[in-house]
Amino acid sequence: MWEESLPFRDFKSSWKRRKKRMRIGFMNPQGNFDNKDSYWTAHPDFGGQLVYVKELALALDQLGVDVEIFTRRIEDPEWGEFREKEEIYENSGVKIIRIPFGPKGFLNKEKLWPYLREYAEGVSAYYEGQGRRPDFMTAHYGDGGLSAVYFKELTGVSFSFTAHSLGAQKMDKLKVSKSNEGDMNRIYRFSERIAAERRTMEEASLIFVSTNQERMNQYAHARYKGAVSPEDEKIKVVPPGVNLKIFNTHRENSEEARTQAELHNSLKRDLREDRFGLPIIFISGRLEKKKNHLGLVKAYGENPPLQQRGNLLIALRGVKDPYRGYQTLKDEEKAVMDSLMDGINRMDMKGKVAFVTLESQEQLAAAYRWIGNTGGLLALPSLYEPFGLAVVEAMACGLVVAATKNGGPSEILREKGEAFGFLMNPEDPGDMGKVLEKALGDQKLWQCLRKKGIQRVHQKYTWESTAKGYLKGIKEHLGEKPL
Ligand SMILES: O=c1ccn([C@@H]2O[C@H](COP(=O)(O)OP(=O)(O)O[C@H]3O[C@H](CO)[C@@H](O)[C@H](O)[C@H]3O)[C@@H](O)[C@H]2O)c(=O)[nH]1
Ligand SMILES: O=P(O)(O)OC[C@H]1O[C@](O)(CO)[C@@H](O)[C@@H]1O
Repeated sequence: MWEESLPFRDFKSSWKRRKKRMRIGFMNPQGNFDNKDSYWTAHPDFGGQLVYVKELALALDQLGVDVEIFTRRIEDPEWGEFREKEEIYENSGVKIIRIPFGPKGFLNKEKLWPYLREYAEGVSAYYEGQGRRPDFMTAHYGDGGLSAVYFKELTGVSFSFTAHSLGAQKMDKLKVSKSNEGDMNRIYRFSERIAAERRTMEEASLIFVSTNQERMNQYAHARYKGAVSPEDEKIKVVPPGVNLKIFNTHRENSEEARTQAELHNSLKRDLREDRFGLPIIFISGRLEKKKNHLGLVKAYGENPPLQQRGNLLIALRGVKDPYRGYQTLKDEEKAVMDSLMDGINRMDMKGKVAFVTLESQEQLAAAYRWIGNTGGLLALPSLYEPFGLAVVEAMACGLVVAATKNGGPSEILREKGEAFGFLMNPEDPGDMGKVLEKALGDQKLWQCLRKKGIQRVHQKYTWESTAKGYLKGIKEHLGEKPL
C-alpha cells in the first residue's frame, strides 16, 4: 500500500527526495498496443492516436521517464494480440499494461463509456500493487480523459488531456441535427462523449493541442463553452512528430521492393492499359465517413482534365481486391466501401481508380516515396482533420500533399503566408478537383513544395520535441525546474 501513514504534504516531500525518475502513466482505453502495431488503420479505433501515444511514450522513455501505457485487456479469440496483461515495447522501457474492464471480448470505442470507472479503478490497483504512484497522467481522447478524472478522484494524481479528435467537430461534419440525433447518438454516443470531453477540459491540469488552430478554433466550439476558454494558460501548443526512421526520402526499408511490386501489380490490375505511368493521386486514411474518400472520388469523377493528369489510388487494409468484393469489412468501413464502389461505377471511373493493400507504416512510407517519384501527391480530403499525421509523414517522404483546409492541415501547410502544400475545401468537389489539377499541372511548384515540405518536417515535427514540450508543461505544473 502507499505510505498512508504520512500526511500528504510529507508524503509528497519524502516522495520527492526518494524519487529517481519521473513516472508518467498514459490513459488510452480505446484501440490497443503491441509490438506489431496490430490493426493500425485496419479498424476505425486503430489510427493516429495510437501512433501518437506510442511515439510520445517512447520519446519520453528516451528522455529518462518511466512510462506505462494503460489500455484494455481483451480476452477474445479474434483479438489474441491483446490477451497478455503486460507487454514491453522492444528496445525500450515502455510498458503496455492491459487492464480488464467491462466484458472480456473486444468492444468498439463507442461501447467503452459505461466501463471507464472500472478501468480507472484497475489502473489505481495496479499502482497500489507496485507500491509506487505516478507523478502525472496523460489522458488521450474523451474516454481517456474521463478515466483520468476518475483516477484523480481515487488518487489525487493530476493529468493532462490530449483530444486527438473532439466530438463537436465530428458532429458538425456528420451533420448531426434534431432530426437524426437519436440514430447518430446510438452509433457514435455523442452525448456521453461531449459530456466526458467537457468534464475532462474542466478538470485537466494541462491540455496539449497540436496546433494553434486546434486551440483557437476546435476548443472554441459552442459545445465546449464554459468548460475551458481557448485562451486558458493550461492549454499548451505542442505539435506531434514523425518517425523519421520510417518516413524519409532515402532509407530503403525491408518493405521497399515488396511494396513497389504490390503497387505495380495493383495498378496493372485496376488501371486501363493506356493510363499506366500517369502521376498518382493517393489516399491512405482509415475507411470512415469523416475521411471523405467519396468526396475525392466525386471531385475526380467530375473533372475530366484532372483524369487526364493522373490516376486515383486508394490504400486499404485487409482487403485484397475490392472490385471482386470485400467480405471482411463491416459496419462503417463496409458502408464507406459500398459508397465508394457505387460512386466509381456511377461515374464510370473503373480503369482510372485503383486500390492497393498496405499493411504497415513501412509499406506506407515506401508507397509515399514511390508515388512521389511519379510526381503524384497525397490527398487528404477529410471533412475535418484535427491534425493529420499522414500529412507530415508524407511530406517527410518527399510527397507533396493536398489536404482539407478544415483543421490542423491549414496550419501544417501554411505559416505566415508561406505554403508547404495545397489546401482544399473538402465539401466542394469542384474546388478539390481544381486544386488537384493545379497541383499536378505545375511541376516547378511541385518540386519547390516537395523540398520545402521535407525541411518543414525536420524543423518542426519531431517526437523528441513533442516529448520535451510535454515534460516542460508537466514539470512546471509539478513545480519542478523545467528542462
Ligand atoms: O497502413 C497504414 C496506414 C496508416 N497508418 C498510420 O495511421 C496514422 C493515421 O493518423 P492520422 O493521419 O493522424 O489520422 P487519424 O487516424 O484520424 O488520427 C487521429 O489522431 C491523430 C493524432 O492525434 C490526429 O493527427 C488525427 O487528426 C486524428 O483524426 C498515421 O500515423 C499513419 O502512419 C498505419 O500505421 N498503417
Ligand atoms: O472519428 P473520431 O471518433 O473522432 O475518432 C478519431 C479517433 O480514432 C482513432 O483513429 C483511433 O485511434 C484516433 O486516432 C482518433 O483519435
